[in-house]
Amino acid sequence: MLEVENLTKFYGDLRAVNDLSFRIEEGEFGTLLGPSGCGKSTTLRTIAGLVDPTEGGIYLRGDDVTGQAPNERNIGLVFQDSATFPHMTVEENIEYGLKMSGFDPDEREKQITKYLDLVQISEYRDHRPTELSGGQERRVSIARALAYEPDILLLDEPLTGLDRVLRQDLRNEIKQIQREVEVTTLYVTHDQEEALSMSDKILVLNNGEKQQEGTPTEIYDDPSNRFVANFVGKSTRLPGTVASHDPPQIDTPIGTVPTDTASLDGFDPGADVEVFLRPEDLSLADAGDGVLRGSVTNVEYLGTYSEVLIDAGEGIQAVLHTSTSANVDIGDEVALTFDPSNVIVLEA
Ligand SMILES: Nc1ncnc2c1ncn2[C@@H]1O[C@H](COP(=O)(O)OP(=O)(O)OP(=O)(O)O)[C@@H](O)[C@H]1O
Repeated sequence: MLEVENLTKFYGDLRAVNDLSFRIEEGEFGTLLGPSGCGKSTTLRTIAGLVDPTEGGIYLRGDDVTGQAPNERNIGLVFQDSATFPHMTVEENIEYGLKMSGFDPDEREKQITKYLDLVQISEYRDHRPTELSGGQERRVSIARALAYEPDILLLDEPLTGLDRVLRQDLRNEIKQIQREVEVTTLYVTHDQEEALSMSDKILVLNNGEKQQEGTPTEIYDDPSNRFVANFVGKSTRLPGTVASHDPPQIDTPIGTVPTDTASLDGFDPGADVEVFLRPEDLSLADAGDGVLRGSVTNVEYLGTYSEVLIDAGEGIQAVLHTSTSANVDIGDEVALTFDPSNVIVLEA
């Protein structure tokens, strides 16, 4: 289990992390998600002991490790450019860490075989990292980090620089490996797809501060503020004013939008809000039934679905995900409808 308590880090006058607290349970896969510069790496490096916190504490399995050197913390680290030693074979790369951690030769052999097998690179055991593909080299880094059975695995953008298909394959594999080994994991990424697909828990950060903490579904379906709603997933965004609670509806520049009572909780009539509609919650409607209307400006075929952009007027762009068989072309006038219970309403 990892606990980060009231962590603050200043670099000179710059506050990179501000009073951040969170907890990753034993065996849980947690992710720090946020844009470049939001303090993700600083947080991870503080946990690893590579950066001293200005304030706050780090606890691993209940022990206060805040003042400990990196090698005193039982941590497995994988960085985006995780350097394997080029003059050593794959086996020697993994053995090095095991030796440093005091494993005897028999145990080392056992661990090397087990973890090379787990990351599926046993056949490259005697190769040097320079003879491996980018993906294989990442696997070596992961095997090396896991082989001495750390209390926590820390991964900082480990898939950076790999092509899209390989990234997708590896993110599934990392998740599978993590589940199998049941190692407590903290993963750092700016990629929302990675975060949503891999994590048990996501912490969204911005400007060094926690914006929301929750399961992928909570973060996506129930974002707690506009930053999270914008950063995670695509949406049609409408500025608006709460028109009434009964019936629950919001006035927007392109018409009145129906919602449900729960989404207006905490907002008085007249309150300024922003409405978010997820692309998969919108559907094409007959002209008379549409709540939103506009002309199609782009249709992007994405294999299993198409992403359609619609100019809804007043500077509003609607985003719709629809079946690839839907008959929609650039220039078409379309009408859109949605289930009012799917409308996300956030403070403006
Ligand atoms: N060693 C350092 N000295 C001074 N400023 C730093 C240092 N490391 C990071 N920063 C600054 O602290 C802020 C947070 O950086 P950090 O690397 O933690 O963010 P990040 O979310 O991991 O970003 P990225 O995804 O780009 O790595 C940034 O403004 C960065 O410029």
